[in-house]
Amino acid sequence: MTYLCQRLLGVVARTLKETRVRRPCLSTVTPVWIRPICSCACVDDLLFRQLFDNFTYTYTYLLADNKSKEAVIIDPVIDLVQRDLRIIRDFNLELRYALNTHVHADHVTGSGVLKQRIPTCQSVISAASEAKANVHVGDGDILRFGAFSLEVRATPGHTTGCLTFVLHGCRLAFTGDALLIRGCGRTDFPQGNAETLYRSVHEKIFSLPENFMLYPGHDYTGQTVTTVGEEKAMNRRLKEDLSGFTEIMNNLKLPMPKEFAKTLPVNMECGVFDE
Ligand SMILES: N[C@@H](CCC(=O)N[C@@H](CSS)C(=O)NCC(=O)O)C(=O)O
Repeated sequence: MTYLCQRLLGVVARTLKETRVRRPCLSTVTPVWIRPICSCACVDDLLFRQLFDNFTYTYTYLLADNKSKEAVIIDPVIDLVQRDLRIIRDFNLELRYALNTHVHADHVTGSGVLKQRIPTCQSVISAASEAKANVHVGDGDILRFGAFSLEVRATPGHTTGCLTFVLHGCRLAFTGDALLIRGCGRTDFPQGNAETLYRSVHEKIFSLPENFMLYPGHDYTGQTVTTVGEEKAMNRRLKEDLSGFTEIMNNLKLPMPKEFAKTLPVNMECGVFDE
């Protein structure tokens, strides 16, 4: 009986092995990195704009469903709200949410003013940030605009309430200051913690498929976008082990942002908080 079972298992194992060898491997036929950005129906329906503030080197992102016209904006800057309103009007969009990846220390969020100008818009921030907003979110929450859903991932370390927003169907993620292109947010602010940031990036961002496009909160070097695979291979800070990373982060010696003392308290009120 035992002999028969062993023979049977051997046949099953050989069959499985042959099946695996014969079946064409998708990644050898079409390498993932040259496939189009979005293989789902959403690519035609997504309106996506990356907008830049050349004073604070901040990126703002506008995402909308072209069919329903529902939109969200990520990390608007108060000084550039007129620009954002013009684009929203040009495309006839209905702004649902003004999302903040965190309480910023270098510029004032535009989410409070946008909310005043557009009655359908609600300001959003992490509950962990303890800042005021209409909607408080946390890890695993979903924010919808039209047919699209953004997954909220908690990525603390630069600040306690840092969030990354993931648009799974389109393989896009908006990392705020948790992950910058070939860098990451500094961890020397009062709420900063290098070990927490290291774990956030490895567990919540590097766990995404390698072909996900990552859009950061800032770039100081003229770059616009990266991928999970690229950052895993080329981010000199985050390729280190935890102690190497902590050593680098504790010795960055960056000057404090010029507007630090002014912006933090204003951003705790969501720019201009008005229920
Ligand atoms: N020079 C700028 C501030 C630059 C800075 O500190 N950037 C932050 C994100 S905005 S709080 C950061 O985390 N940088 C990390 C890095 O490695 O550069 C100013 O004066 O405003």
